[in-house]
Amino acid sequence: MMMRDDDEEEDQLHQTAVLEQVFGHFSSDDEEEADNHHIAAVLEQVFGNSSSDEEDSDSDNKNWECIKEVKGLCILRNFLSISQQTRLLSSINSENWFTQPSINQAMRFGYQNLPNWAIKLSNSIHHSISSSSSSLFPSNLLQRKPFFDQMITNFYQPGEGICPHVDLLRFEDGIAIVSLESSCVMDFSFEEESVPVLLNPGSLVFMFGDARYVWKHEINRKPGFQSWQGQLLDQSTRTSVTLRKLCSSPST
Ligand SMILES: O=C(O)CCC(=O)C(=O)O
Ligand SMILES: [Fe+2]
Repeated sequence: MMMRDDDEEEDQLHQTAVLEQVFGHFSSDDEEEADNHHIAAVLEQVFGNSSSDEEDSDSDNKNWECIKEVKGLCILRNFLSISQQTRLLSSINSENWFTQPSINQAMRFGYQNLPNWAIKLSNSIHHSISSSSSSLFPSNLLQRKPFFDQMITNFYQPGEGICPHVDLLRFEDGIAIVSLESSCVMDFSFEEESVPVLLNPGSLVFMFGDARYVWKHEINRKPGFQSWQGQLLDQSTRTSVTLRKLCSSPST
C-alpha cells in the first residue's frame, strides 16, 4: 500500500504507542499467555496478517514473460500467491458447479452475472496488465469497460484437456486464463509450428493479436503427453478461469 510521508510518520508513532502498551507489562505465566494472544491480535490489527500480506503484496513488481515465438502471448507466473490460489479455489468450490461428474464447465455471460470473486479477479488482472512496464499490451485493450464480461471456469480430471482451437470471434481481443491446481503444458500451434508453454498454478496468461486470432491453443493431458523439460508432469485435477469480453455486435 502506498502512503504519504506524513501519514507514514503518524502511523509509525501510532504503532510505537500500541507496541509499548502491549509489551510494557509482563508478569506471571498466565498473564503472559493471555498477553501473547493480545499481542498477536494487536500486531495483526496494526500490521495486518503478515504471512498472507507479504505474499499478497502488490503485483507491480511481478514480471511478465512474453513468449517470443508466439506474438501476443504473455504469462505472469506469480500472479496469485498460494493463499490467493486457495481462496480463489474455495470461492469456486462454494459455487457447487462441479458436484456431478458430468459437469466440468461453468459459463457466465454479462458483467452483472459474474460472481463477485470473478469481478475481483478481473480487476486484479486489469491492474497487473495496466501496471506492466512500457507498452507490452495494446493501450486500446486496457481502456475498454468493463474489461471482461464473460467467464468460463473449466474443471479437468487427470487425463482431460481441451482440443486445439481459436476462441470464438464473438469475443474481443485480449483473453485471460488463470490456472489453479495441477500444472499443465498448453501447446500453441500454427501451421507446422508448435510451441509448448508451461501453465503453473497461480499463473495468468494473457493472449492478444496473433496469439488470440492466429495460433490455436490446446491442452493434451492424455497419458504420456504432459511432459516439460523431459519430465512427465504429475496429473491431478486442474481448474482454470478464462475471462473474456463479448463483442458488442456479435459475429457468427
Ligand atoms: O483451461 C484452460 O486453460 C484453457 C481454456 C480455454 O482455452 C477456453 O475455455 O477457451
Ligand atoms: Fe481457449
